[in-house]
Amino acid sequence: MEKDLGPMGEDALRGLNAEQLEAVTTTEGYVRVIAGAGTGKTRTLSHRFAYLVNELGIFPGNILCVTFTNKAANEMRQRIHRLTGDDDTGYVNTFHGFCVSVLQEDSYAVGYPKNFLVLDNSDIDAMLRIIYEERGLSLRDMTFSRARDMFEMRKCVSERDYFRLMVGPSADELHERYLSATKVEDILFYGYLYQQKKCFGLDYNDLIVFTLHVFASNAEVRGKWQGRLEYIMVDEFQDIDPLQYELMEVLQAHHRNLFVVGDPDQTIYTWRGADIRFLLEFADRFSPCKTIELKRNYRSTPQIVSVANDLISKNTIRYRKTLSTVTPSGLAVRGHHAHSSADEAAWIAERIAELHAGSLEEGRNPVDYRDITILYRAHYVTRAIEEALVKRKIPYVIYSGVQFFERSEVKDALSYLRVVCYRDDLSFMRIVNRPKRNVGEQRMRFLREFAAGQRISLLEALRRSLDDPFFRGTSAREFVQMVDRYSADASHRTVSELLARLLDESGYELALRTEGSQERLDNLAELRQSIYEYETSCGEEATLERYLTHVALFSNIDQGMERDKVRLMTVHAAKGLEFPHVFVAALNEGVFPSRKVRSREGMEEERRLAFVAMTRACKGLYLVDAEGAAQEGIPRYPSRFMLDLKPGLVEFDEPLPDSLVAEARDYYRLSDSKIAAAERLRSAPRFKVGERIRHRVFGVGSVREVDEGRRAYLVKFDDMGTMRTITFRVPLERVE
Ligand SMILES: Nc1ncnc2c1ncn2[C@@H]1O[C@H](COP(=O)(O)OP(=O)(O)OP(=O)(O)O)[C@@H](O)[C@H]1O
Repeated sequence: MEKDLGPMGEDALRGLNAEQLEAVTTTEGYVRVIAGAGTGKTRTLSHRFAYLVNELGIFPGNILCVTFTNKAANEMRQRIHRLTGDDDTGYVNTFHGFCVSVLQEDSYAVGYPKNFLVLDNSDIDAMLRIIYEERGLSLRDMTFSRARDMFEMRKCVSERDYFRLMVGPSADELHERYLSATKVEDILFYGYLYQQKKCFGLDYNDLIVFTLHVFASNAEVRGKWQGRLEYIMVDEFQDIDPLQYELMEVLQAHHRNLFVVGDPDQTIYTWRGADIRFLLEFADRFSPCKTIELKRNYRSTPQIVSVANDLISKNTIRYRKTLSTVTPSGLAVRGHHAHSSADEAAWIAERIAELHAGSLEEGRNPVDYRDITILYRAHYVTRAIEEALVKRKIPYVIYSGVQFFERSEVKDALSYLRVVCYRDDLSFMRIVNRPKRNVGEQRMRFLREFAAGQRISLLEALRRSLDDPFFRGTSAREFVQMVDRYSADASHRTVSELLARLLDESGYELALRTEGSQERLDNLAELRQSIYEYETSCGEEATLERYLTHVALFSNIDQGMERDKVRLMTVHAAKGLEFPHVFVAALNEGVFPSRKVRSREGMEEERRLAFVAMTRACKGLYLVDAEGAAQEGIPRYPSRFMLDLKPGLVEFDEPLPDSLVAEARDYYRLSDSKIAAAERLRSAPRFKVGERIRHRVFGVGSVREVDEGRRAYLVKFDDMGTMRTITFRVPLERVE
């Protein structure tokens, strides 16, 4: 998986093709490299660094090389260290990491101490908890994740001068604003700034905003950094956001040596503010600019490149380019349509076993597990796959995520079932206060002592304490009653029904909803689906006890220390990496593309994400989807990213039935028209009062009123006696 960073021995120019060479040696001025997937972007960047240092004699400390992740920065740093043999690897860092360097050196310029704390999400949540408590707010007023998003919006967009309140000498003004605020948003925002100020904590947004502020308010400091950074290089430029862009503009202003590399087809972070136009319009903003295109893909077989090219050609907002290949012809890209998620997972596991045994690949060389990766759009997809891998004893590891049965919400849900079945202490402790029932640490201590003294279970101890005044003000009674009720009749219910009722009555699911944790809710829905599948496959035998024993096998997987493992990760986590064999799982409408897509741009971003997924593969690419019901109960169709590919590019195990293809296409049309309708509903009104329009059924009429609040027109149709209110959602035509 480690990407090639290039042989950077004595000769920084060896092993480069003509375009890469040009990119490496064009060191002066503005250079934009539009680099297709697998065309050697990383190689070019690292060679350029080597060329500047080894051949031109530039000090590493005078070069800023910005990477997208800390991991990429570390890899690059190690290379440079090996190359120069020097500990000075310059500024090879993410934008945030670089800002920490600037602030550690110069934050005094704005009166901020050097020993500031960098806050992560859990620190922010801890501060939020204090504020909610102090001001008597609850998650119903606003969830933590919404609050964090709101802070980001205010800091980066609507209230950019907020930092003035934070850099001043005293915290009094902030405290005053916090105390006098009445709107929830203001209470949280000023409360958070006040908390930050008290501990000199800076979050990710502050790092860039503060650095920009240091530069804007102190010409000497600005000049020092601008002078120091003789060469600036930015990787993954397609995902740069507006603040990072602004910072880069300031930094390059003295030497004007700015080199950016990116692939507009791989922009996958617009939801976090990335803007594809920064790369597309770079040459207009930074002129004169030399644009170099890298189009020769060294990574993948022609079969994989053809699929990727065909997929991405369906996007309309793009810089048109077609990848060519260097690698010899290889395996066909394989497609498989499974009848259920379990079949899909079994198919994947079987192919992996074949690859590992050396019976699938041409040449029949056994493939190490570590050379195989399964990619997916959403975390919950791993559940079925993990089960199939465990069954076949294939070792695996989940990157940037937790194994399905280890996820806290899944463990909680299973603990509810366990407590009903076994009344055990472990499960009891896990859920008695989830959601909050006011049975906190002190009451638990009491229960533990009581239970130990009487040699009874914690549940029993609680039952006997219900009338104790110590438990007044808690919801302990409801909890015990619920457990008793379901324990008594567990055998009359299916496990899936039992779980649904427990999650509902306990208030657990509602708590997740108010927190706004969609991913957790998705995982619970997936757990229910898996129980349902278990029940339908075992018929009458599917008792609660049997199910719990069955599921314990998956939750106690001993992964051992083995290093040769199949990797599972989301496509976002796979950005910038490459693997010999890639399975893209759950290529289904509503999963990939995600059902959350609300605009045509959103759909194009999903397609870019699919492009990123497919272009990670070097030798083998396997596209898999599964029938079944989507989470809302509607039938699941194969993804357009699979069906829209030119016939012949993917070799399907069995041809997809014509009727399925036709139904799927109808479904794409339907969801596209829903997206178009949602866009119309959100957009500014197209017609003004007095304009003439045509409605598909009501015919021609005149707009009498535009009701922006209801997103509707009041129309007097020529052939109708009374007026009609017509929503923006419906397409109307202008009549000249
Ligand atoms: N000139 C070259 N000669 C031989 N192999 C090359 C050359 N340039 C790149 N490669 C190989 O191509 C593969 C892709 O290169 P690299 O990882 O740098 O691509 P990238 O452009 O960063 O990819 P992406 O944008 O898709 O993440 C690597 O395995 C690398 O060794």
